[in-house]
Amino acid sequence: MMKFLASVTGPEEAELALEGGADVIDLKDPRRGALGAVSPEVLAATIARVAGRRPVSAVAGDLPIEANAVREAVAARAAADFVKIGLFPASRDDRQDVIFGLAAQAAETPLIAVFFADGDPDFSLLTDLARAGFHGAMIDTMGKESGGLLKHLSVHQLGDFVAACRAQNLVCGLAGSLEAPDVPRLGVLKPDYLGFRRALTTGRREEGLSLDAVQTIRALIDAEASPAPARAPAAASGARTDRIFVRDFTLDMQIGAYGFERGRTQKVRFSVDASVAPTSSAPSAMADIYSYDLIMDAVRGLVARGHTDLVETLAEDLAEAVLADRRVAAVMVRVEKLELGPAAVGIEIRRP
Ligand SMILES: O=C[C@H](O)COP(=O)(O)O
Repeated sequence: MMKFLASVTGPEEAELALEGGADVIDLKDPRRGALGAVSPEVLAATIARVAGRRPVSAVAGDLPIEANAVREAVAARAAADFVKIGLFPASRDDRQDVIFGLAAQAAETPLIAVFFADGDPDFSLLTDLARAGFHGAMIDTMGKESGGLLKHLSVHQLGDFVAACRAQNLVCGLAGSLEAPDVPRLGVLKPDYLGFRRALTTGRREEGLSLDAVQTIRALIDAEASPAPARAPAAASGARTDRIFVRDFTLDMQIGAYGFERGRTQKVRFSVDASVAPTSSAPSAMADIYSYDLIMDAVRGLVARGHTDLVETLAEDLAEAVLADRRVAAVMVRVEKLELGPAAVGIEIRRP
């Protein structure tokens, strides 16, 4: 079940995060950078305050990729349930030195390696992390003003990261200026946890935690975790449904059964109309709705998988992806190739 990691600055914020329902209390000083560390004293005071109610993680700091420095910072925070270390931009060799230099400590203290989506992430290091005995890996962002995680990596790429972590038996987390609408989009990937700071504050990430904001994220994560309801009845049965649509979403992609269509891309236009049973009569928050972002992510995921011969295959796969969400009762999918002579050629299907 996907968990909620809340980054806090000390005991008072930890208490607020607990009240709001966070699953992991993650200690961090946002004024000191993406992985700014709190002092061992603040760590001890927070562990005492949390008193075992939830695991407490601590970041090692925005450190140079240098094994001794990172080892020392980890040793000073060994009282935490997890210690997060950053794989900041550096050569592959230097990053491996740090990873294998922590192997002895990894046997004592569960370690989480943090890749940065905007900091030359090298996911081939996941195998090294597993060999060195790391507990898990997560992705975050370094430049907090340069957009959130999904600005740097697509849902499809993040899905590959989650799958690669699973293959190495590493716990995996996603973070990076995440906002409420990101939760359902990333929830589809079923990471072990999502991490937040800025979305939990009253404004910038350096500002204080807001209980309301923590509870909003809690509700969204709960909505992802709650067991899928039986599929909503199709519109034809007379039940009330809303239509969530994506119209004329045009992407370049590799498609076509002819030889001349291979090794190149052409424009394909997608339109999707999903009949959705409303979960609330007065929707006012992300947790109340089915987002059109999920449809667009499904389209992007199909485009990213490479060459597809037939529009029929694309349409079926897209319908299946949209219907995978049990809130969707029925779906219409139209796929049109735009560069084959007439304005458009393609297919329209309705499922079920
Ligand atoms: O570990 C999670 C981070 O603290 C995320 O912080 P952010 O949401 O401000 O990027």
